[in-house]
Amino acid sequence: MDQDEKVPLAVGEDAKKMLGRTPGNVVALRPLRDGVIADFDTAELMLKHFIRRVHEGRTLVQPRIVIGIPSGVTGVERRAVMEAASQAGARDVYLIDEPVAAAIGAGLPVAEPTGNMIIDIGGGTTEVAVLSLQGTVLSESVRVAGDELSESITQYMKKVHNLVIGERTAEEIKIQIGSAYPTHEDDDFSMEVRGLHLLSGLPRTVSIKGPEIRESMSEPLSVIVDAVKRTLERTPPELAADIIDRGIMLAGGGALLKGLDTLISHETGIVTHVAADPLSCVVLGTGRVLENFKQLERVFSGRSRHI
Ligand SMILES: Nc1ncnc2c1ncn2[C@@H]1O[C@H](COP(=O)(O)OP(=O)(O)OP(=O)(O)O)[C@@H](O)[C@H]1O
Repeated sequence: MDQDEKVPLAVGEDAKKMLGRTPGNVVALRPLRDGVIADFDTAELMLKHFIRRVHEGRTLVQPRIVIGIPSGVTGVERRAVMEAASQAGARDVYLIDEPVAAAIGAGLPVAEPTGNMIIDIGGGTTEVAVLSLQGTVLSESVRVAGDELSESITQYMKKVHNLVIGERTAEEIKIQIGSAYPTHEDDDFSMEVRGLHLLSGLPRTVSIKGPEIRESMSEPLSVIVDAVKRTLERTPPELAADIIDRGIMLAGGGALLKGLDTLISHETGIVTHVAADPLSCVVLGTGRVLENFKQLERVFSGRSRHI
């Protein structure tokens, strides 16, 4: 966003590349934090941009919009999302809980009377849900997910290697050599990391190994595992039996962390699968709901109609 004129210079992935790299008159903002709106005006601008992009520049369209939101958000946060979408030009706004959308996107049979467990690990929130008959039977949402894993790496680099690194570098380390469970190849994972040395204040390169990065993420990982265990403990027995048969499904970008499925399998004793395209599950599921609006009408957790 250009600070002086308050116009967006880039949105989405293009803007993400600018995080931590902007000059004084440009500011990179994250309108959504922990799955909810952190900056209302920028969120509205972002939605307007997406609506325009989908409609290839036509400005007078008033689409029906389905928005995925974390299941644990408050009523005020829900209303803020609906309000931002209406202000951005939506005709009707429907909210769907992200775990439900993720499960549909991952191909789980959510309409059937069987228990399905989905764990959606995004940037800010991890959501664990048991679904049956198009609805959420029970769910738990913790505000620990991919971003917190990266943050643990940042803290570790500072504390152990005296190296200050940015958000994007921490994420790169996580993606390239991070893992949740030890594997044979683990020791081979290493990476050269550039940052600012805390003591000299000068740029420095440090070599790091896979196991130390796994160790640095152990705290947030155990928060995620504990949420899964708590949800399983609360699951009614018939549905728990279905989950044992069918396994647990992992979705969201955090599901791509190496060895996370093995860690959850190991901790719960239940086979855990990673969805085919975990980063796109929520959006694919949301799209499928729009395409099958009548059949899947019960999946919505909120709606507002304006015309
Ligand atoms: N290959 C990978 N390995 C580990 N983590 C990854 C990988 N790819 C993406 N991620 C992480 O996934 C997270 C983003 O996931 P996703 O896009 O599903 O979240 P989101 O929908 O933006 O967040 P939220 O659901 O909290 O609103 C980021 O923390 C990112 O670092």
